[in-house]
Amino acid sequence: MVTLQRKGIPDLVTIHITGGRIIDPSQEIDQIGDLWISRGHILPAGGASDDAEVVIDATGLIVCPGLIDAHVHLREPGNEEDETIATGAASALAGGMTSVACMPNTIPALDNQAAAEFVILQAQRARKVNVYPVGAVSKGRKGEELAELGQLVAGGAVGFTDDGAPVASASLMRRALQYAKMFDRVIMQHCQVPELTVGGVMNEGFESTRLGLGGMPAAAEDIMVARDIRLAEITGGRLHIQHISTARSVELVREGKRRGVRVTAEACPHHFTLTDERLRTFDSNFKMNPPLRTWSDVEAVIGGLKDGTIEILATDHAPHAPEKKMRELDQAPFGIVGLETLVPISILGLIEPGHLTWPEMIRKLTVNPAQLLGIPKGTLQPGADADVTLIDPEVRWTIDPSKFLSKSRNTPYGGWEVRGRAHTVIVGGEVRYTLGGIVQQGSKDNSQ
Ligand SMILES: NC(=O)N[C@@H](CC(=O)O)C(=O)O
Ligand SMILES: [Zn+2]
Ligand SMILES: [Zn+2]
Repeated sequence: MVTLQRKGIPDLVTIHITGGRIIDPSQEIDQIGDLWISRGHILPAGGASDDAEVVIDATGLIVCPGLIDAHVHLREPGNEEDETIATGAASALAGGMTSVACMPNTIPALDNQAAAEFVILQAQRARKVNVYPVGAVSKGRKGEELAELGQLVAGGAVGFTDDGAPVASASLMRRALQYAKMFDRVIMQHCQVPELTVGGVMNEGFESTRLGLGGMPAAAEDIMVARDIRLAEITGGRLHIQHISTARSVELVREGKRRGVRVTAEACPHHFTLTDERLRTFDSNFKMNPPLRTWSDVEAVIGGLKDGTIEILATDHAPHAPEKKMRELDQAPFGIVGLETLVPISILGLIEPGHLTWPEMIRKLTVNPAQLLGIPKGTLQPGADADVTLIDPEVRWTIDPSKFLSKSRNTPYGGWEVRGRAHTVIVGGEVRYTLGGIVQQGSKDNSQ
């Protein structure tokens, strides 16, 4: 329960969160205790001398650094019918995120300083979560010429990718890794050899043959992962493998790390909870890129999450309006929404079967993505920005896409009965979400 002690409070109040299980992997903390916030920052243990304006009873809840999703698509500008920065940020907030990094496959592409600044401005206007733009590697994401990486950094870009498409050219990728290294920024790659996936709608294998659908072989991913790890090795640049989905890719990242290559990887919930057998329904909500793979791939992704080969959980939130996504399987766009199902599906796929502990999972959603993006987030250290997520780990609910705050409803998890959900989300010291609704700015009654 969130209790307001005083009326007419300013936005940046003192907040006292009592009796929660505080999990902060950045400080190796996992203990029952209190957390104090004042004027937008975390206070040292012991808190404030005055009474707090807001007291939140967190008994039975997990209190952790605000979750960070390093891979979302917000569609603005160009496809505002699918999502906008404001609706995507609202969806992120409802999912427990306080920061997201958005991909550059907008129209036009996010490949210049003004485009990066526009994203940050729209996010500030929306006042939901922090949105960090990821710039394009190549001009117009065409894979030909390097974008103005330095100007993108000046505009606030935290990394680079041509996501939606791979950087196919090895020489362009090599130069991108070299150049981004000068800014200590990461190149995030959608690993796929494009020639091997032409006409594909799902994983190539037994199921695609049986269904008579065009396949995308695992090797298309593996080959690109191998190439890029080698390019990261010879350049000393930072490489991040986005939405890793194959057993061989996980093994390649593991080997690369062993050799000291600066490579990181992320996994998305659908790649550790679903397989290509789901396509038997011909439901386009099981169509995404990279595609759902086989059980042995799912097991390998889980193995990579367990041993730290994959240090980040991300959604690849890819909203598409119903009129586009509801077309026949081969016509429908790739991608699914994920922000509002990340927490429960990760609990289902990782915590409940005992693959990860809560601190291990929260590490992959806080301090690790913060390090990847080079942002001062993901920690509850005194003085840090007060971005805090309270998770109710036990609440049972049924996923209902019609209730999503995202503009789109393209989820494969509709109707699933799940456990766990964001309860209260604090961004920059403001309570912006409590279970049941966005807290309206200036309307304090809603936060009760
Ligand atoms: N993942 C997807 O299936 N789709 C993403 C693009 C991408 O992440 O490659 C999209 O922008 O729709
Ligand atoms: Zn991608
Ligand atoms: Zn993506």
